[in-house]
Amino acid sequence: MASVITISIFSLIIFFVYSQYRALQRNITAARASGFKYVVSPVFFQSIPWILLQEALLPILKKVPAERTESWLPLSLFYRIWHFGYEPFEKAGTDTIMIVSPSGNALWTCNPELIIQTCTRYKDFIKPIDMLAMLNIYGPTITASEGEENRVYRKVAAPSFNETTHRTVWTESLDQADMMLEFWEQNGGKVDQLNHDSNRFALHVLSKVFFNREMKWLGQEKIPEGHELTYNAAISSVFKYNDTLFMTPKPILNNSPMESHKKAKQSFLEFQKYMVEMRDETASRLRSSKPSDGGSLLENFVMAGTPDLQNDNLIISPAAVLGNMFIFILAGHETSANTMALAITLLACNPTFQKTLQSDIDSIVGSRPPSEWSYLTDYPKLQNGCVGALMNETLRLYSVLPFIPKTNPAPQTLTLENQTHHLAKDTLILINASAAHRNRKYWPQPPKDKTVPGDASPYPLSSFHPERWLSPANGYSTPAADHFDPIPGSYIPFAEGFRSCMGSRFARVEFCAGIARVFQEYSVELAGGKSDEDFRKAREMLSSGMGFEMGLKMKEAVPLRFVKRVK
Ligand code: HEM
Repeated sequence: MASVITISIFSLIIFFVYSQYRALQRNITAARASGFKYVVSPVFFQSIPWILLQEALLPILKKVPAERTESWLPLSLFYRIWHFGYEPFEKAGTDTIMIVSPSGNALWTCNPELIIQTCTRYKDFIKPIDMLAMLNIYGPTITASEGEENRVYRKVAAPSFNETTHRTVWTESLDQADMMLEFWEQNGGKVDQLNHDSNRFALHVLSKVFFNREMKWLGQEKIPEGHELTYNAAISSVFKYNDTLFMTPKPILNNSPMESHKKAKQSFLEFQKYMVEMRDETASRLRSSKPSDGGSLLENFVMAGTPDLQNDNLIISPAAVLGNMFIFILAGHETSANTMALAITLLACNPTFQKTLQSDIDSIVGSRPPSEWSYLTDYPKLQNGCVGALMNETLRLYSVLPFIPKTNPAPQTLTLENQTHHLAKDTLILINASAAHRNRKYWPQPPKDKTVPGDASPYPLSSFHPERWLSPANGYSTPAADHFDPIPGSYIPFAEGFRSCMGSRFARVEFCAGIARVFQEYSVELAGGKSDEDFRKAREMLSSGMGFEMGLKMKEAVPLRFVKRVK
């Protein structure tokens, strides 16, 4: 009996090894046929066991001689793509490289020509939606859908991103910035967790703009009848526990005795109740009155998902109303919040640019109160000035989504420098935004001996140069060589083409209003002090201390102090 078991196990192992070997040979043949440079790797970027185990295995892998791992490991570490920046491409001597493994081929690129082709040929290159299905916790979503279904969601949402909406983003961001400043004042200007506050700021703006819900920073919100949490608490905690909600199968979450699971389940159900109430109230209002100008996001999704309110061209399932309400808040808050927190922390580390930014804000809005600021005239000036330059440079250095995945359901060709490359079907294409934003052909990097203390790969602090975005055409007297207009595909913070970000203008308006209001009144500095050691620590937290979850963020916030400006 024992020998039968041994033989069976042995045969299974032989079969597994043989099938892996055959798969690897097939994948090597496909990589060769593509004409791209390729390297062989034991692991596949997208493999779930590898994603789960890689951080634990890393100390062991670091002991293996570098020449055995350096060609494939940096582009196989899910959580560290941003940290390696352009380095793996520089070492490989090419901007496009295929990583071949038995489980599949991953084509990594930071080449602008290929980025544009893979983002604009929407029928040829699609999102690998299996990877994203976990986001559909409340129902189908724009993010985890493809083809006709995705186009319908985009058509439903697009009219809501109009100038009326952006004007509301402007006024609400100014109001929320004022409330945030008042909140900070209560603590003498000391802010230990800027990312928590920027998250709150962004959630509040979205709630007003999408759901017409006013959110306050101070004072007690009452728990409405039939609820266990306030709206504020429900929305905040559903995002606090979103990883648990995405990863844990429903039956486990429903029956688990673990405290974190219970809290995640409670916030999931509470936010669902609030969304259902908002959906139903909106549907009954729309039965007797017309939607607002262009329709708010909520109105447009409710009309498309409610049988008696639908128009023939735009029909979605009732579940997709809730799914999309949730995903728009998810897509629109952490991205904006992390960008704002990083930009402010960069200003604390760069006092000279902070002063330039403040003078620029003064020259645009002077000492006018925010009620007199104009979306039509002030916003474009802020966007074309130092505030817009700060956002562009922050997004260049900290691509919130460091890689953008695509795949090709059928064999495809790609053209690079007039050469045709053949891509086998189902190749995983990974657009490396972090590397594209540091591609030395378009973005000169400082030599390593010129980097500032504490800064580590990919050297965001040493390469921080927001002035590059200021144009003489907008009245800025930066040397002509400094002004930069990136070539298409080399700067992709909001992606490109058909699946690009729907909220890029929303995010820009929100950032300009929020930053301008804060720095009209306050300066920011490191709470620890101004010694070389304080700056070194902060730079370390902004480089090696960065982490990646749903997006790029600081693992630990740099403690800051906001000090009232003396003008
Ligand atoms: C600084 C802030 C933001 C950044 C850096 C950003 C970046 C991006 C990127 C890179 C994508 C493409 C993702 C991919 O293809 O995998 C994306 C998609 C998306 N973004 Fe944003 N985003 C920001 C703010 C917003 C805001 C404020 C909203 C909504 C109000 C929003 C709504 C969306 C939606 C709905 C999609 C999915 C589109 C689709 O899949 O068809 N984003 N964003």
